[in-house]
Amino acid sequence: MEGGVDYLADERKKAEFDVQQMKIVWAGSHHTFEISDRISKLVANDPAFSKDERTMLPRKELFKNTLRKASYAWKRINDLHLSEEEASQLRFYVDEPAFTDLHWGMFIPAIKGQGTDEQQKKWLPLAYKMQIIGCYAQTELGHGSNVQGLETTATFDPQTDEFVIHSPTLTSSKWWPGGLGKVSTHGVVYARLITDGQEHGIHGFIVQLRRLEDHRPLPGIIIGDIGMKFGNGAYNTMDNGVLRFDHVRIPRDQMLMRVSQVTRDGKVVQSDVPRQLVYGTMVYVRQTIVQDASCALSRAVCIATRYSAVRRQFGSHNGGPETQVIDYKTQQSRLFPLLASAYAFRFVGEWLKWLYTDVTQRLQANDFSTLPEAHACTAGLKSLTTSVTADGIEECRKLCGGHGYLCTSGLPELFAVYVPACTYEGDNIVLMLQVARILMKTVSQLGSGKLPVGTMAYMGRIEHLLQYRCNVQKAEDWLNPAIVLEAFEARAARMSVSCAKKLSKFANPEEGFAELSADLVEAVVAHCQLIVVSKFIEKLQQDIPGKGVKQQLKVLCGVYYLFLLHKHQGDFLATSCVTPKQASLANDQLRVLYSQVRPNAIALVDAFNYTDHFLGSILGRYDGNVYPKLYEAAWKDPLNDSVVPDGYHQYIRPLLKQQRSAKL
Ligand SMILES: CCCCCCCC/C=C\CCCCCCCCCCCCC/C=C/C(=O)SCCNC(=O)CCNC(=O)[C@H](O)C(C)(C)COP(=O)(O)OP(=O)(O)OC[C@H]1O[C@@H](n2cnc3c(N)ncnc32)[C@H](O)[C@@H]1OP(=O)(O)O
Ligand SMILES: Cc1cc2nc3c(=O)[nH]c(=O)nc-3n(C[C@H](O)[C@H](O)[C@H](O)COP(=O)(O)OP(=O)(O)OC[C@H]3O[C@@H](n4cnc5c(N)ncnc54)[C@H](O)[C@@H]3O)c2cc1C
Repeated sequence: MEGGVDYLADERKKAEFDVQQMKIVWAGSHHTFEISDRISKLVANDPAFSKDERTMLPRKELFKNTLRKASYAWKRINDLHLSEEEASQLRFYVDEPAFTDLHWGMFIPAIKGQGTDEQQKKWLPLAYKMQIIGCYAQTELGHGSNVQGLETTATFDPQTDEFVIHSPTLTSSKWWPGGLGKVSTHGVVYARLITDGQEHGIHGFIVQLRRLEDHRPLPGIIIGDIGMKFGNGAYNTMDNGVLRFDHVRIPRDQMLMRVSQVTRDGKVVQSDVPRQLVYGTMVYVRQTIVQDASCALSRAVCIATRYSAVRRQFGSHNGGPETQVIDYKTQQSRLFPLLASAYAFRFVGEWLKWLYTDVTQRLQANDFSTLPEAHACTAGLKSLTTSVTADGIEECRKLCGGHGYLCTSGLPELFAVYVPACTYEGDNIVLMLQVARILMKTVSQLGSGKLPVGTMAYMGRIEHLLQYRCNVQKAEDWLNPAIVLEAFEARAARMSVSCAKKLSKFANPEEGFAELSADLVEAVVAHCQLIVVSKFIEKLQQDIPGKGVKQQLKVLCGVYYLFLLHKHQGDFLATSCVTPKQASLANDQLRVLYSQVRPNAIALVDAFNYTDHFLGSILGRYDGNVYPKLYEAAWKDPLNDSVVPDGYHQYIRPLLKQQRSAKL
């Protein structure tokens, strides 16, 4: 803090709850708080992890700088004997996408999830020590969403006991895999398995791409980076790559064989593991993306909230100070729902992590019964949370007015680095349509005696939900969680049933599904919002210590669901789940809750416990010392290195001269 002055001190004094306890709730436990707090400071205090110049560096320098940071980070992890949890926190606070994400986040999980015990024994020790570096090479130039449409082939050659990996067309070139372009020595490559002239679907293969001696591509392999991506800095620290194979041979035991095996004589043997396990790594990463959404959104909200308390505009009386923009009701109605969403996503992310761990344990015991639930929840929540977060970051930029557009606000880079989350690991619409299929299947099975389970269990009470009438009579009734849950359940159930009824009128269900897909996506949004609301409410049923902490969370939960109810009141009214009067009462209650958030707003973002290094934003500085720092930063821009710019003599002077002679 500069000179020890805290320009937000008065705001912090207004807090009505124990901020330290809220930090622990946000982190998940004392243990995770301690690790996160210690590692964030370790990163912030190490100049090797500085991010100051990132948005101004040319690509080559930017990339080399990322290599330097990754290599240094790996050294620190080893020197300090950091645990996996600590190393992953270090990666989070270093805050720079790198090839290491794909190595640890997809290559290793793919081998763990789809490799046999022997394959794991062979490859994982090498990968854990980073003696090999891997990527996840699935997407191609021609196909990303449609995994079954991939064109790369892996043809078994029984003569040599090898697979021949080949890119038969331009569109079969692998395109996008992170870490592939310049770093990875190996990849899990997804290809169409062919034995004895017959196709057997898409499988993963471990393929060496570069020589370990000098990093040159192996014979038959063409490999490179796909070029600059959106924004300065941002995801350009990553070497997303292109890869082509010309009849590259790999040993048979490099096909990941947990799901299916190819025998020495080329027979394909299916194990009792469902084929969808080939998609298991994506399910794992989708789950981590939901957790990450709360981090990205909270970061943007922290910047916008602090700046909104610093910024004053209009409303001065008798020479007194102008109004803090955070006091404008319009600012609150845009900012506080995002603050509430950040908390909501935190808790649903925590729950999803639990669900994923549970499913993984079951899979190890060959119990595949909860796989559809894991797929539906990860796909739906990944789509919902990343869409809201990407839009939310942009809204936070607007909430910061003109200064939000400066790179030093941290928001442009945060947006640019975050927004591809709506596309990678499954385009959000494509994933929502997966959930839609599961919802329609659930509705069609109602009445068959098969009870829906997990997050679809509410559909089991369909008769009741179709009869339901909301009995809210006054605004405060909307604070009753049971009433809220039923309203959200009834809305989701009725939207699904309405789609199912329309679907049943089509002779060809696939045609119907395509025709109704936009309505189906709306039903999925309703279903996913219900999950988030219900997990927030469940969280409040836990014992939450600390003065005022639970009360603040109740207020935020109310803001979250009442904002959704207000925003989607068209759905609630059209399905007759609420009356116009009840919708209006919900909005009245929402305004009351906004005024309850207001005094606590700064403390609620302090509870994220983000260092100034991590935030990377002058507008979001902890001490609120915005103006002098913005002024100082402007002079550091390379354009200000000289008073008269390069190019003056070549372009400006002749222009000015020409105007002068025209006047004369
Ligand atoms: C500089 C600093 C460095 C610091 C270094 C420090 C060191 C590091 C130390 C530690 C660090 C740790 C760091 C970890 C970081 C981790 C971060 C990870 C970051 C990741 C970054 C992401 C990058 C992006 C990667 C990608 O994008 S990979 C490619 C993703 N691609 C997709 O998602 C494709 C989407 N398409 C599909 O998933 C499918 O094609 C489909 C849409 C699902 C359709 O598939 P199809 O086979 O056609 O199926 P259907 O016919 O529709 O369905 C049949 C059936 O299957 C069910 N189904 C479908 N999918 C699944 C599934 N996944 N699971 C289960 N079931 C599934 C479906 O419901 C149907 O069921 P029914 O038959 O019952 O109806
Ligand atoms: C930054 C980044 C990193 C990535 N990293 C990796 C990686 O490490 N490894 C890897 O393998 N891949 C990676 N990818 C690729 C990524 O997974 C794909 O881009 C993603 O799955 C979307 O597929 P697509 O590009 O084919 O989109 P498309 O499917 O072509 O989408 C284009 C449009 O068509 C719509 N659409 C498509 N199908 C349907 C449908 N059935 N119904 C309705 N609408 C539809 C989509 O909604 C979208 O609007 C990365 C991508 C990005 C941007």
